[in-house]
Amino acid sequence: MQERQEEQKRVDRIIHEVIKKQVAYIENRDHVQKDVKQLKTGFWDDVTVNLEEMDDVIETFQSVKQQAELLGERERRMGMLDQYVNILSKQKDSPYFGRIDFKEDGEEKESIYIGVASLMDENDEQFLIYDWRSPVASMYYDYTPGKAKYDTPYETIMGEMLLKRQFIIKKGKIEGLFDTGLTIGDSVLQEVLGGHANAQMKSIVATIQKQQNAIIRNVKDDLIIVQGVAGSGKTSAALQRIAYLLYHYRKSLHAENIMLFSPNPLFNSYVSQVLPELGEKNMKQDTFWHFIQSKYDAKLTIETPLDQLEFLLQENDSSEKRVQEIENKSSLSYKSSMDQYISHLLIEGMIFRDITFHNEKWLTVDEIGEKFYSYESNISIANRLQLIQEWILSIIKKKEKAERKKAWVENEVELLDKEDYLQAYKKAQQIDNDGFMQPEVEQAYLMKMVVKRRLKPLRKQIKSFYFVDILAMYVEFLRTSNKDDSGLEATVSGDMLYEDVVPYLYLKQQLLKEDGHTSVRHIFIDEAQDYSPFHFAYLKELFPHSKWTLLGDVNQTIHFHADNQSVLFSNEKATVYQLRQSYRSTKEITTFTSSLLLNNEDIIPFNRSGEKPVIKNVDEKEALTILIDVVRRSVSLGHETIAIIARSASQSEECYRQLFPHFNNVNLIHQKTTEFQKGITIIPSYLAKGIEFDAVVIPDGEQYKKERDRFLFYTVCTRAMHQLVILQKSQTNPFINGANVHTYESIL
Ligand SMILES: Nc1ncnc2c1ncn2[C@@H]1O[C@H](COP(=O)(O)OP(=O)(O)OP(=O)(O)O)[C@@H](O)[C@H]1O
Repeated sequence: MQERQEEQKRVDRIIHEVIKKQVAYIENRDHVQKDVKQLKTGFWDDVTVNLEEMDDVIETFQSVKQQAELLGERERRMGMLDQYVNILSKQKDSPYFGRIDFKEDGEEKESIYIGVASLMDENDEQFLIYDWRSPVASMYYDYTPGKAKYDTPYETIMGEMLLKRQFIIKKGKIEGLFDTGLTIGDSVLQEVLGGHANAQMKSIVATIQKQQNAIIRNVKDDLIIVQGVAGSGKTSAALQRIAYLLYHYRKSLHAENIMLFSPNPLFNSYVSQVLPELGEKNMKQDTFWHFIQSKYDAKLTIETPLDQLEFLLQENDSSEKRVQEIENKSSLSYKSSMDQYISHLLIEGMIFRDITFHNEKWLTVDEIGEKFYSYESNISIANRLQLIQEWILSIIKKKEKAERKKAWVENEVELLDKEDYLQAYKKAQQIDNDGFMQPEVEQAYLMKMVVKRRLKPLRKQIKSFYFVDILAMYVEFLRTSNKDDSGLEATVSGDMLYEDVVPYLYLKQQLLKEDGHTSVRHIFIDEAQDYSPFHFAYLKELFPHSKWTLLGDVNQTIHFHADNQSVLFSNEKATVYQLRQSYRSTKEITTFTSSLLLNNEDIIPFNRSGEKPVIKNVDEKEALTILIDVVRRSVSLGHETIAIIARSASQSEECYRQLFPHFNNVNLIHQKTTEFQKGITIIPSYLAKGIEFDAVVIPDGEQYKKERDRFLFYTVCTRAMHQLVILQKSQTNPFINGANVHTYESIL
């Protein structure tokens, strides 16, 4: 009791300090804001503008530059002060979550309080709170009382940890205080994991586990691969790692230099609050699909990855055949044949497009090809294409002059509007100093204008290498390598299948060598098991200067491709972390879901109890009534996020139609949905990736039949934190039939 009172007194004192700082910062911020306002309104008053002589122009330029720099500096400062004020508001509510007493060898004991951000005393001399990312704080995650050490940039500090204490502080009051012995953080972790799932992911800084800490703080490796079981905190580790990197490299690394690839738009928003909660800006975030779409320029419609999945979920002869084609096209051997094809193009086979203007061929495919192969063979394709581009532009320039004299130009001049005539008139006046109108000058100007305008799109095309027919070359490659192929069939008839998109883009990238994303220095790929080796090869081409953190679980692979993570980056040195402890679900759920897998010895359930998963056999007629009952019961148990996860989009839509009249808070999620709320959510299996719910109901257990459904079924079952119910209309689900019967309750 007395300890607790002492600690509460300290909390009160710290909050007092926080408030003082906050008042000062707000005042300071208001001053800077005023400055910014003044600088903006008076911008031109403080700049000397004189454009008469060259010297004056330079001076004016300098003056504008200075003023703009001053404004930029103030705005940055205001942004920083905003960030501090924001952090202080959080500290006012909950200043810290941990304390360790550490006695460095040969030194006095020191109490170190650890929170989301650091706080100094009023003289800026002593740390009242240490940032969780500071070197000394790492001991909090790595050790229990006893011998302990930590690394600073210069040395390793050895000593003894005498106390490790966890706090739960809310609204300035200590609600829980636990001294940790051998079991690290179990009580707080129990409490956190026992709570409700949220529509947005939360930070885990107060309870990061030792293995996760190693991932978060690894700054020595260029490639980290995290293979972690469902719910082991891969996404959490990734996000706290981003916060850590931003702290560790705060002078040189900014949020814009970090990119996270996530599985779908819903996931983007699901994780979007974690970094702001930690006082950091969000990294760049994109889905792989959206990212490749932005690179895609061929004029074919493309199939989305989810449409591809839906097609495969139909399970018929053509989907069987397609699975094989997809496997082929995502493999590294496919990439090798593509590389061979590309090296062959150095000698022959490049396909170009004619350069046509007004139905007249200015350059033919053959002429461009001849020029291309007239360059030395040791010049790369990309460099030759650059030279060809310049050559074509110079030809256009020559042709442009001749074009001005043509009859169509005169006709178009007549159609020009008033503004253009006015412009030509002014131009003519400038040229003729006497102010005497010169109709010829004016006419010549107008004709020049018409041709230039007409040529603009052509020039733009040339600048973006439109004269290189990459699509035709891709088709040629498909023809020679996969004669009987649905991708070839589709591409020729105007649609590109998803499995062809990345090989096509890879070809484009290798030929044109367009600039990579050099500013991105760290890439995080969540759900990495769904990326094929070919996808990685492509990404590595595009992000040449980046370090990589790949997070995945082979047991949750839902996209079809050839190899799994073990071959990713196979020729590079990587540190691989295996996370075996699952945190998300109750012990009962994890024990059941593990038994759905063939290879499950890697999964350690977290010791938190709940009811066993329930499997109900229902007949067609009563299925809806039972589903409604199950959902009602889940609501009455107090679950706040309840997901009904159907196998496909069409099944979720059907489910929605049926349930909508019975519940007033049911939402349907589809491919483009970017947010979900608390309540009842109906969602197709593959969109539930990475997300979690208090309760999961699977209304169509019998739909998972084939061996390749195993991972999808496992993925949907592992979304449940506290309750899992599976309804099935026949007992044909081989995974349930193969599961240990003691791990679930079966209701006939
Ligand atoms: N150290 C921790 N402290 C508190 N909660 C944790 C910790 N690690 C993981 N969790 C919780 O466990 C749940 C699962 O975490 P997360 O989603 O990061 O796992 P994952 O490995 O990415 O899961 P999956 O692959 O199944 O999508 C989340 O609720 C997360 O907050």
